Amino acid sequence: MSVPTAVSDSVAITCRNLRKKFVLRHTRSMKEAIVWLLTGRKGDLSKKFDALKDVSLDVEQGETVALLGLNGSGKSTLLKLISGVLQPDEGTVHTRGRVAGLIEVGAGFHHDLSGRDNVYLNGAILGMSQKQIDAMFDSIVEFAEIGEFIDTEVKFYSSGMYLKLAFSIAVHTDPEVFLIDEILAVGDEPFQRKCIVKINELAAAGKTLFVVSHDLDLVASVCKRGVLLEHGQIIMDGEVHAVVKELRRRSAE
Ligand SMILES: Nc1ncnc2c1ncn2[C@@H]1O[C@H](COP(=O)(O)OP(=O)(O)OP(=O)(O)O)[C@@H](O)[C@H]1O
Repeated sequence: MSVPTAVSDSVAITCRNLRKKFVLRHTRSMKEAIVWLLTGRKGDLSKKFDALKDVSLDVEQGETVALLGLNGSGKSTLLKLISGVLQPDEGTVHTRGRVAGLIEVGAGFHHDLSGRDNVYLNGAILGMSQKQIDAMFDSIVEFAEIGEFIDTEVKFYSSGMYLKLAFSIAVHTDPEVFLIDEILAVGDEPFQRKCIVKINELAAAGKTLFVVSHDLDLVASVCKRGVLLEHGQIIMDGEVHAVVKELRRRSAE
């Protein structure tokens, strides 16, 4: 059951009792299917599991949060619920201010359009006017290091080029809340360093950051708070170094 949400002015993200189910197995054996048909199609042929169960979390404006956990613990799912890419089966999510999500490389890009057209499309989706995008266009292209490829259809971009353009658009829209999932991994080292400088600038400017990464040293250097997920539940929430230590202890077991 979801608890009524009382969102204070200083809270950027509020998650209450989130549950997300996915299908574990779509089909059953022929025998099971026949029994299911003969018994009047009762029940569900597919088997479901909870990727997230009863997750509640408040993130204050200006907090920098690392979402940690082993593969499959539910980190990306939680980020997708916060960004609105996915809807929860139960529970509620509230965000305050403009949210920019760098969640899947290339998501939000229209593959048959050029980089230029995608800048305008994504800028508009993130709430910018054409005039605002015009004013920032050169700076977006420069930060992305895309150069003359800006007029190439993005379906011909490498995954690193996608990331560079998506990251550049997102930071230029000046979001209050910035969600970043693992994607920095596809950028080359110089660009990663540039992104980290930018992310630290955003944190220093009081933006809210919510970061998923398996690079524990990197997230511990960027974020102050750590949230540890295991099998879809929050098992620890505290100072990032303590949470990283706990994750490493569990990984070693
Ligand atoms: N669209 C989907 N359909 C079915 N199952 C899914 C879907 N998306 C995620 N899952 C499952 O939900 C669980 C949580 O996945 P999620 O991607 O959130 O984990 P994660 O912690 O981000 O993992 P990783 O560290 O490997 O990226 C996994 O078991 C995954 O297989």
